[in-house]
Amino acid sequence: MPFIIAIDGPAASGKGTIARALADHYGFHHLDTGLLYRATGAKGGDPIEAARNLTPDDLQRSDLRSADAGQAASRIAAIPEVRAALVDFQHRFAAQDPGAILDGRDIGTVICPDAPVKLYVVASNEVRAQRRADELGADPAEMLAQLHERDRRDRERDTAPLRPADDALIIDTSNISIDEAIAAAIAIVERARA
Ligand SMILES: Nc1ncnc2c1ncn2[C@@H]1O[C@H](COP(=O)(O)OP(=O)(O)OP(=O)(O)O)[C@@H](O)[C@H]1O
Ligand SMILES: Nc1ccn([C@@H]2O[C@H](COP(=O)(O)O)[C@@H](O)[C@H]2O)c(=O)n1
Repeated sequence: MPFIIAIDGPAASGKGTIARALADHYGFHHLDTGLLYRATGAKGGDPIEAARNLTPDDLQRSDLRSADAGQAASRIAAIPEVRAALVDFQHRFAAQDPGAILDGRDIGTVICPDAPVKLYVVASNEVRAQRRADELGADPAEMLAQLHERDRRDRERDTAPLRPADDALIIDTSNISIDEAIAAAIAIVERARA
């Protein structure tokens, strides 16, 4: 039975960084589920059809990490049929041995509610905006406004809103280094595997 680690949290909180490091550490498969929504939004046309016809090639587009792609993703992610079309892919990914790590917004609450490890990664709005500005070479104030808008949409939608699962453990990365955040996550996984 594969060991599943579910990681959720708002944009630029550091969940992908932790997920990739855990995947390296444990030799597990890793899926950044945000890419599914970014690729669906980037395809254009009817988002429901785009989600139903998503291919591995769509996930390779070079423009998916842009701020615009993030905004478009959060709009189409509120459509229940889009989310439903992406569920099977995520379940099949999570079923891989020896284990899988999925990061996103609804992994611990909807996609893998029985995962033995659920992390919810947060950081202050200002820290997240600065990180995204550094990453994209953009204005921190503009990034802050975009993060606010995206968080609001993700938290307030009716289907699979962003929230911690009741049994998720919180990691606040606002004032800790990447290495410290990874060490905190590994300590949690070790306790769960013991
Ligand atoms: N603890 C930390 N300290 C400093 N910088 C960090 C920390 N964690 C992550 N970062 C940096 O912040 C940026 C965003 O991190 P990351 O991509 O992991 O966030 P995310 O939550 O996966 O975002 P998204 O949901 O938008 O994909 C990256 O440039 C990363 O290197
Ligand atoms: N499980 C998920 C993952 C992502 N989303 C939506 O996609 C947007 C982009 O995600 P990133 O992680 O790449 O920033 C995000 O704002 C969500 O709207 C989702 O709904 N569920």
